[in-house]
Amino acid sequence: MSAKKIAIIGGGNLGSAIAQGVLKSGFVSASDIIITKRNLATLAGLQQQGVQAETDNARAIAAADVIIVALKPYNVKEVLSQFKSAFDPTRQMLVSVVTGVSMDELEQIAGKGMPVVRAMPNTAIAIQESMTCICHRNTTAEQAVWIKELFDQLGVTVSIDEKLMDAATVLGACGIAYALRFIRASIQGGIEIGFDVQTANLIAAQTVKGAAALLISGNRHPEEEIDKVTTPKGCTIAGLNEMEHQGFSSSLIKGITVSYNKIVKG
Ligand SMILES: NC(=O)C1=CN([C@@H]2O[C@H](COP(=O)(O)OP(=O)(O)OC[C@H]3O[C@@H](n4cnc5c(N)ncnc54)[C@H](O)[C@@H]3O)[C@@H](O)[C@H]2O)C=CC1
Ligand SMILES: O=C(O)[C@@H]1CCC=N1
Repeated sequence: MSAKKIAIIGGGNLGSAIAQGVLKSGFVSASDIIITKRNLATLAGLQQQGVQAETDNARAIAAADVIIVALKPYNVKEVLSQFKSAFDPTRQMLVSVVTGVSMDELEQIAGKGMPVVRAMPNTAIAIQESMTCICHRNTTAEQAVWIKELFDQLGVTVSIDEKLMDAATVLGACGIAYALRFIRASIQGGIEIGFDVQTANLIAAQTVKGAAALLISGNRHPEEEIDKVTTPKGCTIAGLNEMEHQGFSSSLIKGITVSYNKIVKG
């Protein structure tokens, strides 16, 4: 596969995390990554590793084969429309990780026929542990393989229909925050029953990692693994049932649907 230069437009939380992950993966060398932001102060760490930081989006776009847009949703049209004539559909692809901006809209912004990709990663991309959902249009076979390979280097990828992209945002991207809130609550409980915060943090985080690994390695449904933990008349089922009485599953399901409706209905 040919080497490609990447421009990341919008070096905020996710844009920087993508740059960090790409650097760690070695899939693209530091000198082939440009990241843009209006104020470059927070990009010093990436610059020290050889990434080029820029305030000039036009220069970054012109130099790139792959343009990854990581701007806030309300900024995308305004910022990218200024560079409409700079996009070259014969050699570039536009990859958006932006919530709620469709491939139709991206094509309108970048010009009809522009190869466009929507990717929905999460912040674990910084450590090559993202869950990334992808869909694309107008891409060449080589571009489609390249972009999947890039995200495969940065975690796990799945190809989805665009109509599921908002759902992917909630389950995969927001999901990091939801999982961390579960861990935070476990830490608070752990402190109440005797652990110091560092030990509670380690136990809660490693336990969640182990639970996730059981599902992923065995391709199992959670309840199969839960059944192995719940001793009859034991403490696990007593705790689980109390959590359900207090609305544990229901609160998560409701939170996920409210989050989804926030994207879909605004
Ligand atoms: N943070 C997350 O976990 C995830 C975010 N997303 C999506 O990624 C996008 C970015 O999200 P965050 O990184 O959290 O937001 P952010 O606000 O941290 O990053 C956006 C960055 O764009 C920069 N920016 C604004 N105008 C610019 C311009 N004209 N040129 C260059 N840079 C400019 C801002 O200074 C900021 O650093 C959003 O659309 C969000 O929906 C998607 C999945 C996960
Ligand atoms: O909260 C948000 O809107 C963005 C989208 C997914 C993660 N953060």
